[in-house]
Amino acid sequence: MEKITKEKVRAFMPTRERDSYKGSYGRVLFVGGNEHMGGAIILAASAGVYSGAGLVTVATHPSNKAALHARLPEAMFVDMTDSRQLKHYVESMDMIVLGPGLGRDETSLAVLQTVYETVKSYQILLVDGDGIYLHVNETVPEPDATLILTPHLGEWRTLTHLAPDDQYDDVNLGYAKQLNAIVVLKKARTEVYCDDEVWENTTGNPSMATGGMGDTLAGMIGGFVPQFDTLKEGVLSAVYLHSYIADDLSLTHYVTLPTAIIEEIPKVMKEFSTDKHRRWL
Ligand SMILES: NC(=O)C1=CN([C@@H]2O[C@H](COP(=O)(O)OP(=O)(O)OC[C@H]3O[C@@H](n4cnc5c(N)ncnc54)[C@H](OP(=O)(O)O)[C@@H]3O)[C@@H](O)[C@H]2O)[C@@H](O)CC1
Ligand SMILES: Nc1ncnc2c1ncn2[C@@H]1O[C@H](COP(=O)(O)OP(=O)(O)O)[C@@H](O)[C@H]1O
Ligand SMILES: [Mg+2]
Repeated sequence: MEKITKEKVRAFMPTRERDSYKGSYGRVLFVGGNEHMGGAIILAASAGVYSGAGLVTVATHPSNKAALHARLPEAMFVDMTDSRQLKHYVESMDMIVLGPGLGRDETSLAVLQTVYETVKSYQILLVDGDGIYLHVNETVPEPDATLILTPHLGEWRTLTHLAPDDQYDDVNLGYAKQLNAIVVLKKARTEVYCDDEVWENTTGNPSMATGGMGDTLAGMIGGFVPQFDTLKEGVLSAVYLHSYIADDLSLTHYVTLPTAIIEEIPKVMKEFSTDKHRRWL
């Protein structure tokens, strides 16, 4: 099992070119947030923007539009229940993050099916939260995109029917391949199953055990992957820094709020970047 370490993330962190623009850093669509759980997709999209994604659009229930723009004016809005509009936006994206706060009813399923039917092989699709529930429990088409799944232990059990004691690395890796997905298995020491490799995080603490923490990780992965040299380096770095920030906050905070972690992302990415003293003359 490889360890995700500070040195490795330092080496993964990209250095921005002076002649770059927002299109250089990814077009990302966040899809989720029914009328009861708009917070989940706002957290995910906020984490994506604060991670440096070039252009972020949020496809969510219209009731969340005002809250989204109040919290995150950098993001654009589209009505996720308008399948024609949703399809149009999915087609223009580098990466789609689907599932935080999506819900599990027929409207949620229709949204997931539209995304699954539309994504192409050159795109990356991350499925989290209720998206995982629907992926397992409903009849859905096989999405053509590169698939990343980010289950917590309960969702992993739903995906694999594996009891916690049977979740050995090699068994988990076998299921990841069966699912044709990169798997981020969220736990006290999160594991990443990718390219026939198993990686274990070296950061994280129980102050993170609060709602919205996984939505935030999904957003960081969505923001990192289009910027990093490889998909794997983006996923590993997001997993590491999400918990690295929480570790730092937990020195003075009993619980680390997802919104507090999001605020720290740009500063910590700079700390891990080699261009931290460069002056853009
Ligand atoms: N602000 C918002 O809008 C928020 C919105 N959210 C959205 O809510 C949606 C549902 O996601 P969810 O994980 O909250 O509930 P769910 O998938 O029904 O759990 C399924 C089962 O798994 C179990 N289980 C969970 N963790 C486990 C663990 N580590 N280890 C072991 N078991 C574990 C758990 O067990 P139990 O708690 O019953 O012991 C339960 O039985 C999703 O779309 C998400 O984005 C949330 O992000 C919160 C903030
Ligand atoms: N005790 C813990 N130690 C380290 N990380 C934790 C701990 N408890 C929860 N986490 C992290 O918090 C996140 C929880 O994800 P998830 O359950 O999907 O949250 P939500 O769906 O509420 O946003 C994961 O990234 C997990 O690794
Ligand atoms: Mg979750």
